[in-house]
Amino acid sequence: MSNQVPEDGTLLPLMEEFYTIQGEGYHTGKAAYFIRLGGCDVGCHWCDVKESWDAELHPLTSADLIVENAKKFPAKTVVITGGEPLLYNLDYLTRGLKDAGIQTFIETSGAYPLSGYWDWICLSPKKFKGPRPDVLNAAGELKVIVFNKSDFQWAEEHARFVGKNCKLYLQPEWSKMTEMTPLIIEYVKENPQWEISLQTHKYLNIP
Ligand SMILES: C[S@@+](CC[C@H](N)C(=O)[O-])C[C@H]1O[C@@H](n2cnc3c(N)ncnc32)[C@H](O)[C@@H]1O
Ligand SMILES: Nc1nc2[nH]cc(C(=O)O)c2c(=O)[nH]1
Ligand code: SF4
Ligand SMILES: [Mg+2]
Repeated sequence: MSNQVPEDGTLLPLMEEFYTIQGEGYHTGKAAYFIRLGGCDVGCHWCDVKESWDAELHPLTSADLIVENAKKFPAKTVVITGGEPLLYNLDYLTRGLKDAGIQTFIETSGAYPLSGYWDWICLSPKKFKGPRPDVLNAAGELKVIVFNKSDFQWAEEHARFVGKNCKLYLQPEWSKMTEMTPLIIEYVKENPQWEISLQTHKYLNIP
């Protein structure tokens, strides 16, 4: 954790906030307010938001203000992402959002302990810093990024540790789309407990 970030979660390093359509996973297609927190040390070489990694570049922002901003939008749903949002104690922010009648969704690698009150947890585990058991247990969806063929086996190894009702997704790594998508299609046809997730916002040219 960046040393200036208070442990109580009342101030958080905010990279950006934007109102858009959830592009990936189970809630694809739904309007939501995105809150992107800075800071991540997982180090995915293909990460599509490397500008988020250095928490020091993102101003410490009042969680109360983030809640006030989220209240202005018609969709009463937020997606908290990053960076790696579980670097921080998210109890205070998510309590405030829920008290305001807003549903709380998170995008996480699961590399840090679970905090916060969640309506939906999207766990996208990474080889570079594996997921913790508390997050595997609580995940509503497991969304594995497929960068090469070995990721199918890796996905199965993690699917063993999620709950029975957890949704299973395979999402092509963006730069490997052409190569990996046909393999994902064949894999899902043979293993229909898995579904395909695409980063639809990148096709729609929206944030
Ligand atoms: C940028 S991450 C931030 C949240 C958290 N650190 C995580 O990795 O889940 C948001 C989502 O984008 C996915 N993602 C990042 N880079 C990607 C890429 N190049 N291709 C496909 N998905 C990507 C991640 O796996 C994750 O599901
Ligand atoms: N539209 C849209 N949907 C998303 N779902 C997860 C995202 C993320 O970066 O966490 C994301 C994003 O950056 N944009
Ligand atoms: S864990 Fe998420 S934010 Fe961190 S490097 Fe990987 S994809 Fe990027
Ligand atoms: Mg994104």
